[in-house]
Amino acid sequence: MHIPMNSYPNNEDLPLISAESIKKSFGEIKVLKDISIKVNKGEFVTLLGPSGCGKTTIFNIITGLVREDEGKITIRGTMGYMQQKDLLLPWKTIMDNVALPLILKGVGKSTWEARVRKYLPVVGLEGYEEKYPSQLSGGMRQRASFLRTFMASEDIMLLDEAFASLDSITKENMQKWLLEMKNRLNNTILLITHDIDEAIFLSDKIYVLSQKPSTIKKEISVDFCKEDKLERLLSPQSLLLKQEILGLLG
Ligand SMILES: Nc1ncnc2c1ncn2[C@@H]1O[C@H](COP(=O)(O)OP(=O)(O)OP(=O)(O)O)[C@@H](O)[C@H]1O
Repeated sequence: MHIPMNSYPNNEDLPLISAESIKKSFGEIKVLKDISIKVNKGEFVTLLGPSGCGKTTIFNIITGLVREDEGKITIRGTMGYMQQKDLLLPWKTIMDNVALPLILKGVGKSTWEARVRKYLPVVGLEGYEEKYPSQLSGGMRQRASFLRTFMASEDIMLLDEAFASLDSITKENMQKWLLEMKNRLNNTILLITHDIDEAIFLSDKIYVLSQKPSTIKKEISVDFCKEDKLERLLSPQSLLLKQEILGLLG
């Protein structure tokens, strides 16, 4: 049962995403055995698991692209979904690419142009509005793609391996940038990754998934260095947590 609710309930304490006991098979292949997750308003939550364990399937179920076999999903708010590839349209300018969700919603040109112009400097792309994706670096394209996802929905962003295709220096810069964006935009993020360091650095909460048919092996609240996540990079607690997660995944 999939219940999207496009307005906030009176009770602000209710999670924006709630998935309870989700099961999913594709033919004979049992992918999700028993998945329950909660994402609260303003949280940065990560789904961490081995390749092929069903992380993207969970996203597809949350967004309604794929139907669960059993379980219950409740969504409070609207969602934007950013996939691993930036999926920018090569024949459209950055302005038109970013504005696409607004254009598709039927928003008038002067309104969407003003909205995109307001946020382009926030993602460091001011002055690039008339450029084409091929004229931008990988990191810049990811930022354009991130902004397009944000234009689709300011409430909840689903990021599927958003930085996996980037080199390690660009990736680290983008991770820091993402934290800054989240603080500025004050939204809610659910991220898929199989990068343990990325999960520890960014998350308020990590769900560690098993191999398929997957279950939640552990829900971990990352409580240290919450106010300044950059400090986490150097914290000995990160190392301990990494060891714990490696043990869970091993
Ligand atoms: N539409 C589909 N039809 C059949 N099988 C599917 C379908 N979608 C996913 N699968 C299978 O479900 C399993 C989980 O796939 P999924 O992409 O959700 O995993 P993942 O954890 O996101 O993987 P990765 O980390 O490699 O991206 C795989 O075995 C995949 O082949």
